[in-house]
Amino acid sequence: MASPAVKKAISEAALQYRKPKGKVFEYGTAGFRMKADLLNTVVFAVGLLASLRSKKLSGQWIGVMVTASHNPAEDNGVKLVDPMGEMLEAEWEAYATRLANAPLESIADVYDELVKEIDVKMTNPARVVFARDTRASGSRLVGVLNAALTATETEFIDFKYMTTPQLHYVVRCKNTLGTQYQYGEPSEQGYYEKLAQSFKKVMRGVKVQGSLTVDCANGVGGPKLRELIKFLDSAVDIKVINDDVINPDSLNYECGADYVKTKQRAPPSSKAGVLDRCASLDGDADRLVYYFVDESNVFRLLDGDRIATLAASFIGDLARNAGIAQKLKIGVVQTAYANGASTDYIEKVLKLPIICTNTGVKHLHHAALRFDVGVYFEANGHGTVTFSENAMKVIRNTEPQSPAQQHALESLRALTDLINQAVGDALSDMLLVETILAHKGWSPKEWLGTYTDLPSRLVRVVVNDRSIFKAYDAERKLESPAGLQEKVESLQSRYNKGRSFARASGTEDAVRVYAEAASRSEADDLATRVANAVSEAGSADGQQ
Ligand SMILES: CC(=O)N[C@H]1[C@@H](OP(=O)(O)O)O[C@H](CO)[C@@H](O)[C@@H]1O
Ligand SMILES: [Mg+2]
Repeated sequence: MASPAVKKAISEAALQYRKPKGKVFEYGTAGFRMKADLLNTVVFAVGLLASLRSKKLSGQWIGVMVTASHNPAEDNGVKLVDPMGEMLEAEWEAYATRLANAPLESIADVYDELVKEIDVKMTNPARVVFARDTRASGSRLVGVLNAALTATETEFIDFKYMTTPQLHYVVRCKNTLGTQYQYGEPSEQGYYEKLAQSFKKVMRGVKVQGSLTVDCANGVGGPKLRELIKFLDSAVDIKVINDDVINPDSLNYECGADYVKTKQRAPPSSKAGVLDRCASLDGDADRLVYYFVDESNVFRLLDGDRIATLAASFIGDLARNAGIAQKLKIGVVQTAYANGASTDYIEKVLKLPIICTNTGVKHLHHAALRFDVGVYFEANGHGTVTFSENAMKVIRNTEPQSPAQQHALESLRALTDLINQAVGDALSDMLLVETILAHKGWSPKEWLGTYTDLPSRLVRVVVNDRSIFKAYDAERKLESPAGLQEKVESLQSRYNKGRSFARASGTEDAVRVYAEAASRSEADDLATRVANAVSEAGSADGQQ
């Protein structure tokens, strides 16, 4: 049971805020995310829950990140980070939702109910670290978080501005400090040092060709990339653009990874020349896409699927060169949004197993842990590589039989440090891509040449009630509304290499329709027809 003093402190602190009328909150794929004005009570609830989570886990550090990633500047959001730097355990999402929807007058009682229900030992310490992106509303929301943590007598550290992956990194470091699994120094400097040292190691004997221009979405990634560059000792020539964090409206505006991926074009401000290597981060620097303009002045995107195939092929080569390929099960995890050509390439050329999961990185991350080396990326550029305990042992302890094996083993060791295994991290992924391109001696053109993407189209359909769209088979099929799946299948069978599916978005009030086919016009046509079928099924239900 919570002490009367703590309950009183919670009640008093909560009453400083007002709940927006009629709004129902839900902890979704990306935590809570909405217009920043509506978030005070939600952040307060998240503060309470972070404290409970830490106590439940015997005082391990829990992270709270205040960000709305690629959303417009006026939005904000908040999510919890579990001790090893993973997303919050699914079961606790429901507790977050419950606390966020509790009336302020009784929030202390709901908190106490949870203490009993989850069986939290209240004498355990509670420890929380938090950070925020560059949004103007962040300082107010951090103030609210502070109030919740103070009321619950939680020990906390404010890391001020950080990228989302930096906070995940710090959480993992804090909880592994002094153990054999110590992940690194739990500080921003420790993060840069770890990345820079491993990058320099893995780059021994090779050189990055030309420069890389990085669009930072005018978000927190800009200043953090500038910091990282200081630690890299010119091992790579990075030009930072779209790093304006002073003008609050510029965040994610006509730039950033989400803009580039969804519009399939470079930011209008881009001055990149033909074949120049470019990359974009999103607003909190956990997503990364590459692109360039080819000799015919055509924009070419290298998205998350491309990063996954590049990483899987490189790590596979290193494992073979190190003589440990037989001991490591390497696999790739994708979602239904992965381009069919990438799936084909992984199966037929790389000859690696693939798992397809539901959308949302937590699903991909969990599936990746089933491999010794799990490469996972969403097509939109969010992903990383995980190494199992077995993989870490094999990579660390194998005695090389030749200088070539030794070199490959050393590269693999450095890669396990370069890669942020806690979560998808645009800065770490960027150094990984630069490493691989340098080793292969590739420009983005050779990278693009590994396979040809099928033309695809993503459409958003607004319906009366998206909850009637129930998916199964890793969201590739619909079980309801009745009859719609048959319609989608009949439509896709009419197109060469046609593939289409529809699913309710977890972050927006809409149904997303994806279609791909052998030609651009077929993909567009298929997407339009399936979108129409979805729209009809959606409105038919609404009229009942
Ligand atoms: C097609 C697509 O890009 N969907 C995104 C989007 O999810 P939806 O559930 O589709 O709204 O936001 C998620 C959170 O950022 C991200 O993980 C996911 O990839
Ligand atoms: Mg993001």
